[in-house]
Amino acid sequence: MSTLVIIPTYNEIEALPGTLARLRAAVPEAHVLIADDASPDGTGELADALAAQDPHVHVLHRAGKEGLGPAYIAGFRWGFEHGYDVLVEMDADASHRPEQLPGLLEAVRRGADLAIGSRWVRGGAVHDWARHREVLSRGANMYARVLLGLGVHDATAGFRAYRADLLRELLEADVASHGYCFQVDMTRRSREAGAVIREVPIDFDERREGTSKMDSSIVGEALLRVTQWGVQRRARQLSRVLGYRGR
Ligand SMILES: Nc1nc2c(ncn2[C@@H]2O[C@H](COP(=O)(O)OP(=O)(O)O[C@H]3O[C@H](CO)[C@@H](O)[C@H](O)[C@@H]3O)[C@@H](O)[C@H]2O)c(=O)[nH]1
Repeated sequence: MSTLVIIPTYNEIEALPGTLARLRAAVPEAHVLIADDASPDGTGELADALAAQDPHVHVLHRAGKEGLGPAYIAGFRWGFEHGYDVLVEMDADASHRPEQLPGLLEAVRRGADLAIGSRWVRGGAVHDWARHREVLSRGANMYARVLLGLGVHDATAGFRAYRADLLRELLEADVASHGYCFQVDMTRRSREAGAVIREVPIDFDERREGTSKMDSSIVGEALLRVTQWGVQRRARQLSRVLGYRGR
């Protein structure tokens, strides 16, 4: 399975080299695509320098900061063009341990269309994460699970391996989520497409370098969109029930 690990970056100049070195050591056969949104701190230039030293590393320069969703979609399309079988999402800040990527790839090898590195299943854990982030993540996941019936414990997780065929199918539609709700959106679309989804327990470490890009607009977008998708789902369920009764 040819694998491309996509790392979206925005101002990750301190964290990127260490994460990349760990990733290359943990999964040497995988290729890496750094999708940088014109980071003002020079992450894009650093990525070019790292790519010049290593033929497994590639860089996608984007015009400006558009959020996680558009960066990943551009990375996926690059992956399609270059013929990879499996496309992986991973943060630049080593919150996701590259050493745990083989576990996700193994789940895909065994038949999963989407393997999610999950903090909130048995065996998963977060380390040194601020209490408010943990509460927010658990709360958001509970809200999404109840409203959307995803059957997934960590729908906001950003460490994932997708079979490229599934992504190709999902991206035939217009996926407009910008912030972290992109992860929930893709989980929801995968479920609706009948994909085999497996959650693999992971350890999530608080970043040691740089800062989180989360802000109130990201939380607001997630709350609004998840609520909208929940209402749409209930409306679809109701119209199915009424349709049966009308027969
Ligand atoms: N290209 C690009 N990259 C971005 C942007 N915003 C964030 N990123 C990159 O996306 C990754 C995740 O951002 P963080 O700022 O590190 O996120 P967090 O708050 O620690 O992340 C939590 O939520 C994310 C969304 O679900 C999860 O992906 C992550 O695993 C974690 O749970 C990092 O590599 C960051 O540089 C953007 O607008 N453009």
